[in-house]
Amino acid sequence: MFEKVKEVCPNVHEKIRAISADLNQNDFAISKEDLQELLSNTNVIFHCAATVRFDDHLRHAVQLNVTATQQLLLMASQMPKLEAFIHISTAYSNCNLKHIDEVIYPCPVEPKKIIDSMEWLDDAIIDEITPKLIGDQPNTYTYTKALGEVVVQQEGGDLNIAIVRPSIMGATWQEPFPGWVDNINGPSGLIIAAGKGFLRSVRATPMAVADLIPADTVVNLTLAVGWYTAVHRPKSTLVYHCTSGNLNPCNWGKMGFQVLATFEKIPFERAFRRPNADFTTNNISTHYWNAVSHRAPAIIYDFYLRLTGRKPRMTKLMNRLLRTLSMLEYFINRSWEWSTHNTEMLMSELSPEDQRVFNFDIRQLNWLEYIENYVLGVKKYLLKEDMAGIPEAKQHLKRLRNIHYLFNTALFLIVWRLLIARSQVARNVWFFIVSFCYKFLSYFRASSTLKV
Ligand SMILES: CCCCCCCCCCCCCCCCCCCCCC(=O)SCCNC(=O)CCNC(=O)[C@H](O)C(C)(C)COP(=O)(O)OP(=O)(O)OC[C@H]1O[C@@H](n2cnc3c(N)ncnc32)[C@H](O)[C@@H]1OP(=O)(O)O
Ligand SMILES: NC(=O)C1=CN([C@@H]2O[C@H](COP(=O)(O)OP(=O)(O)OC[C@H]3O[C@@H](n4cnc5c(N)ncnc54)[C@H](OP(=O)(O)O)[C@@H]3O)[C@@H](O)[C@H]2O)C=CC1
Repeated sequence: MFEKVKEVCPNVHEKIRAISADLNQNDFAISKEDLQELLSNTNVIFHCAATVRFDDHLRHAVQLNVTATQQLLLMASQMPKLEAFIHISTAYSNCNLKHIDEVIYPCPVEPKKIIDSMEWLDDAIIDEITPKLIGDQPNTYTYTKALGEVVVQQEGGDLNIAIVRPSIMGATWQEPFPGWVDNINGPSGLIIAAGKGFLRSVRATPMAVADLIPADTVVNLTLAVGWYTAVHRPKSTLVYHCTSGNLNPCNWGKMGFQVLATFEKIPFERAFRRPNADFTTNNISTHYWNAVSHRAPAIIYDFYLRLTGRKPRMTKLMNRLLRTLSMLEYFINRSWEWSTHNTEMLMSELSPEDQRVFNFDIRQLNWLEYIENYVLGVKKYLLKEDMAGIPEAKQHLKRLRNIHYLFNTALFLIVWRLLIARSQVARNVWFFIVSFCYKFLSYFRASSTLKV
């Protein structure tokens, strides 16, 4: 990851100092010396830390995404050299709307009231009121990110602030090299599940926009926003959408197809089944395929593990995958329109050289190439698989295909045998097929004898 920067700047490590901080603690538990240094020397703050879990308890999500932002703003207000405060939010902070502008939308309940209530309400009551509080937001993550933006607006005081809203962050596009990824958020986890053969069907709308944005594009845009905010000091807080949908759209259907096509060339090692996933579009087919393609194979495999004296684990893993799918469904069955006027304005403000170095022009991205590199990156950097293992992985998939055919044939014969034993209609069909085949063969033999 850092090879390239080390080449360009060999003493890069001297320019960076990591300090310990915990957003759950007062003053973030930063040591006195570090705090002093931060207060007196900070020029730009990029506030990225957050909880990104969709299922986080509201109390924890409020603490990390709202209260901590409020405290950081307070700390920032004591920094005399601060030029810019860049807050990283998400393009989905207002996902209850269909068209989203580069503005901060008000929240139904004031963030201050939510922060206060978290101090005295107990967990059980918070659990009970969470669905009512989050309203038409899908989870505590997007809800608290929306509250965080309002806090930035209300408590920013005289600070020079900007908000960056990325959509679904994916592997890198160009820098430091294509396909780098280090967490299983967003599509990465599902790419692993599909490549290993666990994931067979996803409830998604193939034509819905897959608003992915490469991680390096987000970094470049964020740095450019830091520069613009510090140097041009806009009069109001500007919001920048870092999205792909309106400039270079790709849909889930195209993405899924390309992911599966890449597995043909670059399979993952030790797959459970051959990668072969599809989209379902309604409840009935989703339940059907979940039962047939997810739960049933897991139960059969666990039965096999038990028989061979090993600990069953597949059903647990499958339940986890289905839970993850249910949480992501909201985002893969809808499309949003994000306006990108500020982002486009920023691009035009950069010099041609800066546009090249801090490239965030998503129109130049080739999706098919990007997705192929993404899958490759997942294999290399997340699964830590060696490319030398590809021939063996392909052999393994061939073996799985043969087992699949064998299993299906055996299943068919068993079902058929049972049917014949119990039903007159099945017997009649069976005799009809057998006599038809017999007649066909006799005719074939007779005509070849005549020729001789
Ligand atoms: C034709 C079909 C083709 C098919 C092809 C298929 C591909 C194409 C289809 C693509 C569709 C894409 C849809 C994307 C939509 C995204 C929308 C985002 C929108 C918002 C974007 C944002 O604004 S931004 C926030 C992003 N926020 C997340 O996206 C977090 C979500 N997610 C969670 O909220 C939790 O994930 C949730 C779910 C609670 C489960 O939670 P969970 O507890 O069940 O599982 P976890 O994920 O926590 O972890 C599980 C185990 O993985 C271990 N692990 C973690 N990282 C690891 C690492 N780097 N290396 C090794 N291992 C790692 C961990 O250590 C656990 O292992 P262990 O149990 O042994 O400890
Ligand atoms: N991933 C995505 O698709 C998108 C992400 N975003 C936003 O980008 C930002 C980064 O997200 P992403 O990189 O995906 O998520 P990660 O979970 O990888 O990063 C979150 C960061 O927050 C830090 N953090 C979490 N809890 C604490 C804590 N209690 N105290 C101090 N630091 C903490 C983590 O530190 P450590 O590494 O030490 O744990 C980590 O560096 C977030 O603000 C998120 O909302 C926005 C849109 C899309």
